[in-house]
Amino acid sequence: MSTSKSMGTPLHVSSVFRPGLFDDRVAIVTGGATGIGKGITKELLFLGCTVVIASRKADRLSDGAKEIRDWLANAGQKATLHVVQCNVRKEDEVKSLISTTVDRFGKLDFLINNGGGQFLSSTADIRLKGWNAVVETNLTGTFLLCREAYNQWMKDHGGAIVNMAMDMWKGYPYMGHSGAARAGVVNLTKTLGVEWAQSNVRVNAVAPGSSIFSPTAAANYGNASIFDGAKVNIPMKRTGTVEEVSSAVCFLLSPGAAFITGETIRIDGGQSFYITPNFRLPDSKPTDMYSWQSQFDKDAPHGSKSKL
Ligand SMILES: CCC/C=C/C(=O)SCCNC(=O)CCNC(=O)[C@H](O)C(C)(C)COP(=O)([O-])OP(=O)([O-])OC[C@H]1O[C@@H](n2cnc3c(N)ncnc32)[C@H](O)[C@@H]1OP(=O)([O-])[O-]
Ligand SMILES: NC(=O)C1=CN([C@@H]2O[C@H](COP(=O)(O)OP(=O)(O)OC[C@H]3O[C@@H](n4cnc5c(N)ncnc54)[C@H](OP(=O)(O)O)[C@@H]3O)[C@@H](O)[C@H]2O)C=CC1
Repeated sequence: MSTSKSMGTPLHVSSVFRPGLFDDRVAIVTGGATGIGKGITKELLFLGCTVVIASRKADRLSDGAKEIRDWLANAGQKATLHVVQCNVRKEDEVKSLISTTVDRFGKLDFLINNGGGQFLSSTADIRLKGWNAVVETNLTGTFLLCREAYNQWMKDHGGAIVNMAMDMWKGYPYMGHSGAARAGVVNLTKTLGVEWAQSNVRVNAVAPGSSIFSPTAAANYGNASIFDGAKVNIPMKRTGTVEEVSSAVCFLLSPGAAFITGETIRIDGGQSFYITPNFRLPDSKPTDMYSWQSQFDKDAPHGSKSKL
């Protein structure tokens, strides 16, 4: 069994979900060409889903799509992966993303509002344009996508939505714009979970800790080790993986989560619960992490896996 890696990407898939779980399903993943979104896209494709990835930059989309297609082709699996350029801040582009997807594939089962981000700044120094850019990207973009997915398709056919929050539970110093926007996303998720339950549309969210490394996420801060800095305050003493976010997203989309709506799952190694100033985390060993490569190595020859 090969355990080799290419550009830091695991070459094996070892999803904890059964193959074919999402056969005949159609999903949109915003920001699906990089980082966490790319992990979600790969797992959905591996599980049989047709995926449309959408973000602003055409080159990022085409490079990411090529990498994902090549990766899946190595397993003899054909990726039903499509690319649509869309800035989630632009209402007309969001409307068109949903209508293009429904026209082309005849349906829309899943929406994953992963695309987003922010910049580091003390709140006193944030200009209005910067504040608006971050709030429109993370909160307004999520609202627009949810609304259009619901009105154009899910209202009459059901569906499942997963939104993206962050570790903003105690406020978010130096990312006040994004903390406020994501708190809004968590609240919107609860509201839509209630309003749309009657249409069989479930709306949930995931809240990764500030600890999920990817080259693109780190590049946004010009600091490759920004995520490692968080370890000291994470009870599990390590950063997280994109697969640890993706598996939570896949669970929330799956029939196993049929009675869950309005919920936000934290994926942060306990970071957001560590608040007691009198208790310093001991200098302990990191806990076991889950990634496709590590699971593949551990499981073989059992489990749902494919040699890629
Ligand atoms: C840290 C660990 C946790 C990690 C969590 C993650 O989410 S990891 C995921 C990480 N991945 C991502 O975050 C990816 C996505 N993020 C992004 O694309 C950007 O961060 C964005 C959300 C601001 C959108 O930007 P855009 O393309 O729409 O617009 P634009 O570039 O034209 O800026 C508009 C205005 O914003 C302001 N401003 C912008 N940057 C800075 C700065 N560094 N400094 C100060 N201010 C800044 C500025 O006012 C600017 O206008 P101006 O005054 O110059 O005329
Ligand atoms: N990494 C972490 O530790 C954490 C990440 N998150 C959130 O998870 C999500 C994924 O981040 P991650 O993978 O880490 O980082 P990346 O920087 O790799 O991903 C951000 C993605 O969002 C897309 N995007 C940004 N703005 C827009 C927009 N206006 N319209 C459409 N797409 C957009 C980008 O594509 P493009 O540039 O082509 O538009 C990119 O693919 C983000 O919302 C992030 O804030 C939350 C908590 C922690």
